[in-house]
Amino acid sequence: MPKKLGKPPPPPPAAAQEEGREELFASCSFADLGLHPTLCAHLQDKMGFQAPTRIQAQAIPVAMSGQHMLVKAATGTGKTLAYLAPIVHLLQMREPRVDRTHGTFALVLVPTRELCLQVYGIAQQLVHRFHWIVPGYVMGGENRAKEKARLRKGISILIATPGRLLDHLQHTASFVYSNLRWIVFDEADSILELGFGKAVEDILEHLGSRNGAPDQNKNKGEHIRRQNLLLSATLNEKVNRLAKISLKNPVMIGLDDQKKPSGKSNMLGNSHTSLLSDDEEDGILEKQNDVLEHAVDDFKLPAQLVQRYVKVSCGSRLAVLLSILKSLFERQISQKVVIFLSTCDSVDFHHTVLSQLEWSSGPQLDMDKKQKFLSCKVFRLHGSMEQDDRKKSFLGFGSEKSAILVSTDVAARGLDFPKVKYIIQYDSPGEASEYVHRVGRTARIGEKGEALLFLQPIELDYLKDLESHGVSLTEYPFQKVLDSFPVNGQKPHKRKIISLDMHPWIMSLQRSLEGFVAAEDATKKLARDAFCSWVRAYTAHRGELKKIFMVKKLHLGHVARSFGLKEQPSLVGRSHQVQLKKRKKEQKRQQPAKRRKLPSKK
Ligand SMILES: Nc1ncnc2c1ncn2[C@@H]1O[C@H](COP(=O)(O)OP(=O)(O)OP(=O)(O)O)[C@@H](O)[C@H]1O
Repeated sequence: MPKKLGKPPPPPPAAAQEEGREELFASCSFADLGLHPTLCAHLQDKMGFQAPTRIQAQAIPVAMSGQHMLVKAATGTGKTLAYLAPIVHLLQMREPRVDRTHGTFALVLVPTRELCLQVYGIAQQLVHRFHWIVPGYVMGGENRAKEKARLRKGISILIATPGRLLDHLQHTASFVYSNLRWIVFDEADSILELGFGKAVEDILEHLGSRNGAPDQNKNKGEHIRRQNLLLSATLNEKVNRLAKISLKNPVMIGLDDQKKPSGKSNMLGNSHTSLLSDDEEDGILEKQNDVLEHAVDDFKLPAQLVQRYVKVSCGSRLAVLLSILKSLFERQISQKVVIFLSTCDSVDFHHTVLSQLEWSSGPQLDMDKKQKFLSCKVFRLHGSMEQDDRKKSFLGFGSEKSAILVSTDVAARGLDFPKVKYIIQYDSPGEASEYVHRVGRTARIGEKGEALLFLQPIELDYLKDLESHGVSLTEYPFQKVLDSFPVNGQKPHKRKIISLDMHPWIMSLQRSLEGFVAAEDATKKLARDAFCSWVRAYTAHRGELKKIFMVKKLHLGHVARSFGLKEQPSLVGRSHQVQLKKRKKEQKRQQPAKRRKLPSKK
């Protein structure tokens, strides 16, 4: 499974990590939270979870009490278990016993297919000792007929992406959800940002879980208490509307203290909270209907995460990326690195370069000594890949000890790849919340991690934007890395500081790149498509960020260089537009009618 199966207990933490771990874990046990002993034993013995994290200690009792809940907690703090464990606990004790013919009791909505598979993997582990509870998933890209058959048999805990779920609600008559008790929105803000807002409203309408909507079960004389849970590391004003239409008097966990109403202890009259220390209780607020009055946009990042930026002129970006990767893998052979890019075409191009570029580090004429520039495995992930390839990449990167994943933001949310030590944001993320989620793929559950953001000199104001959200970065000492590389087979003695673009190592690497791209028509095409899509994505920055990432400040010739292209960018751009129009016309002719309009892919 994609998830870390049977993850052993973490090794004894180093002194530096000790403090962070103390902050992360609660002082109580899973049993103290009221979870069933069999479930507690499974968590400890099979999954290696010795104690709940603080966020779990706060959320699990609230989820078990039947109240609606809104949770904001840093990436990698165990939010998945915070909602799945209480659901499994309550389902295993249900009388009469849960049966497949009862249909779906819990629905978990997630923004991406990979997260869907991941959450399904964890649900499978949690129900291991309760075989009568059946988890399952439905998501875009999968075979609808097979999904219908699985829904007909009955799925107790259903994990779903919104578009496909709505499809089944509308077209699968045998899908039983009259017993639905929980709706969970994992990565709630992302679900809305990806354009699923309308689908979510329709889903709530179908399920009768919208505030003010008629309760379908009333007519049948049953009373099922519906409980909705919203979770993310970043909540913003977009979630406000979803919270307002789906949550009634929610308990808020992890929202900032200034919004705490006075007389907290009176409001938290529930006995479950008495298990928590004062600190743990501090993160819990209970509110009436004014769910999120203001955008909650200061972000908590894992304390042990090292965050840096590297200032690189546009034309040398790719050569610098390759140099940093080489240096990382030379320092430590076993590394896992995720690189975030802005578009699918750009992922395809960079995946080809990183996995295929060969070069000779000796004198230029020494061509027969060519070797791979990077020797590790390189995976790619984006929303335009075939579903099978997407799954293979996701599972493949997850199980490798040493590898690079080149991805769009499709990997930014919720994915829990084990042992990722380094996140490189080669293209800027835009919204600060996306920065937070991308870097959150490392430094999970108290482990160490580093993040590096590439910025051009004209983009440095982005650092101020991040700072305004409480995120600060220091500069990466790239010159040191550069000076450690040999030039023409010679280790450098002492070099004068010269501009990056004129550095012999960078110049020689750039020549190799341009040669590599020019050698094959297919690679040239990849580079051109990537260039065009990159420029389009650059123009798509929103709001205040438009003033930082200004396409008219870019030197397109230098942008082309960063894709290993020597051609004039304007020519490349025009021919690409013509090709794109042709391709769209061709596609229209081939596919008659689309079933439904889905949100755009990442
Ligand atoms: N109590 C625990 N003890 C040890 N490890 C845990 C515990 N709870 C969860 N984990 C592990 O911590 C990692 C992060 O958990 P999870 O993916 O749920 O985090 P998250 O808060 O949802 O992160 P994100 O915001 O990125 O989605 C996972 O590998 C999970 O197995």
